[in-house]
Amino acid sequence: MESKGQNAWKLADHPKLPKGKTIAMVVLDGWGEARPDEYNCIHVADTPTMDSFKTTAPEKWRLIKAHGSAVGLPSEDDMGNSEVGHNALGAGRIFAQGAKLVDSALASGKIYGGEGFKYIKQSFDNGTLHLIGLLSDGGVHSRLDQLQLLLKGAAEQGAKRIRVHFLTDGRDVLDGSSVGFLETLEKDMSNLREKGVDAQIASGGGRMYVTMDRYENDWNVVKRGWDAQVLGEAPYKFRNAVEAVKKLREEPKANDQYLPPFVIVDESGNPVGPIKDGDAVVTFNFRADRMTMLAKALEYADFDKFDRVRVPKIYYAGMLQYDGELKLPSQYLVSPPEIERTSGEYLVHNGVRTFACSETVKFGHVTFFWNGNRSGCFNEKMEEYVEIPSDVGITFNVQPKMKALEIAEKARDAILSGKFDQIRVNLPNGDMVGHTGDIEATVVACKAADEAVKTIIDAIEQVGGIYVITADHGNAEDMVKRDKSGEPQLDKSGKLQILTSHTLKPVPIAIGGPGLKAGTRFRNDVPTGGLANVAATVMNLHGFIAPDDYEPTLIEVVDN
Ligand SMILES: O=C(O)[C@H](O)COP(=O)(O)O
Ligand SMILES: [Mn+2]
Ligand SMILES: [Mn+2]
Repeated sequence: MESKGQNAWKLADHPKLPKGKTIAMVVLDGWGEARPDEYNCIHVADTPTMDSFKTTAPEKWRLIKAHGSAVGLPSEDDMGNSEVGHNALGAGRIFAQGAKLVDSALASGKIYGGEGFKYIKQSFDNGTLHLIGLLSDGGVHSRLDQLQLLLKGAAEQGAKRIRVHFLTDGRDVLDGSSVGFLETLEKDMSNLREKGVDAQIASGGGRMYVTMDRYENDWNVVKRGWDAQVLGEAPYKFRNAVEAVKKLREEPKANDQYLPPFVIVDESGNPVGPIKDGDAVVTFNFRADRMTMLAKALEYADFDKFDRVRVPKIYYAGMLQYDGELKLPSQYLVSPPEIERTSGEYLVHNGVRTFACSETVKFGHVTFFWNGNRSGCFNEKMEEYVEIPSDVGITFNVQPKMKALEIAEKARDAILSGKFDQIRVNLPNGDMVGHTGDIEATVVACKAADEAVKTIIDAIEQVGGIYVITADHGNAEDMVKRDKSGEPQLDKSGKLQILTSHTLKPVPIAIGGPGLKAGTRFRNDVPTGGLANVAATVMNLHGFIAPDDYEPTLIEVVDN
């Protein structure tokens, strides 16, 4: 717990709303509002509970912004994502997020003067600089233009030998776009070579199969990456990265997200870029969740999640520090947003007992991201965080119901137990199944999430509580790429272009339940409200006024 005087944490009483109500705070992951057509899986699915909020109590239902500047992203063309969405929901304020901070550090050149860069620079005379991360312009975990600037900058700063280990995306961007990104990267590498830098692509693989697991769901994913990137070992070997990706994509059902690991080899068949003693490594993703596991493998002396075989003595830095509590990694190129005084921390100091739950693949969203990229509880006596193990080694279109029922049952039991004031869950279905691009499965996923919401609000009904149902960004409500007029776009061969990514759409928020004081409704003077306005709203429903610097509450209480 931070050493701030207890008084500084004290929240003022809300003049009209009582304390002590049990509040269910439900985040439907990847659930936006879009036009109702056949590619809107939420519309197609049977979702009577979510529909009823909008139709039966329109004064307690509205849309809020979940993308672009509303969540601290560089531009209005940036779709929302779980990290920035849950950060905003939990922190109640809008912080300039990783993408933006890296942009300015690169633009000003400050990145090269920082401690992190000085640290990796120690390898430049005799070692190799390795850059590992997601090759994408999705702007969710990383951005290609930032990698390009970093490559150029590192060479100017004296890096003589550079190796890039890339992960193909197809999840935040269209499937197949990896080839174009790689061609751009290859061109940059060849420009560097012309300038006398020994620059090469060294290994690759699909993000969901290689390296970018999260919340320790499946360490095999990270191991596959380690073998290719550090040891230089992989089931596939190629002389050229573009050729590698093109070839591997020819396999039936192959896609960017799940490409197998491969290494690039020289004319003698030796890998061109294993990581060795004295080298430097930068993981160039700015987003934390899917880099933390690799960061642990690269940084921790004591590590038992898989056999690393060889542990090179390296200078390792993250693009950002990924975990503020664990201080992981200890070296980083850009300081992360300082997301402090989150609503979770305030509420714990004001006697609100909290239960948070999701399944593994989203567990950190309602804990780590919610609490400002900080792992662990603020106060173990006041909080309980429950993780339901996710299925491992499958794509979630195979199991579209995921653990929605189990999450809802845990939430229900926590609500009925009377032991908690806030029960917070994330229902992953719309998002995780939406990312597979499987429309039929996503429809099933949306129905399952709706049923879970029903279970939770039924329990709230029983205890006389309040519910707040919202989402972190869009996904399942639009499964196709559209042209400017909003019509589905076809590719060159006339095929529908499936959208696996999030969207720019707003998300719904609904409040209700028997504990909601009569006259409570959404204000109409915060029309541009976004996810960051939710924290103050929830604090009100717990009977408190939010701190002055929080984004304004969305609700008011009118006398009937
Ligand atoms: O990491 C992922 O799965 C996607 O890139 C973004 O999805 P999320 O922001 O919903 O986690
Ligand atoms: Mn999400
Ligand atoms: Mn997602």
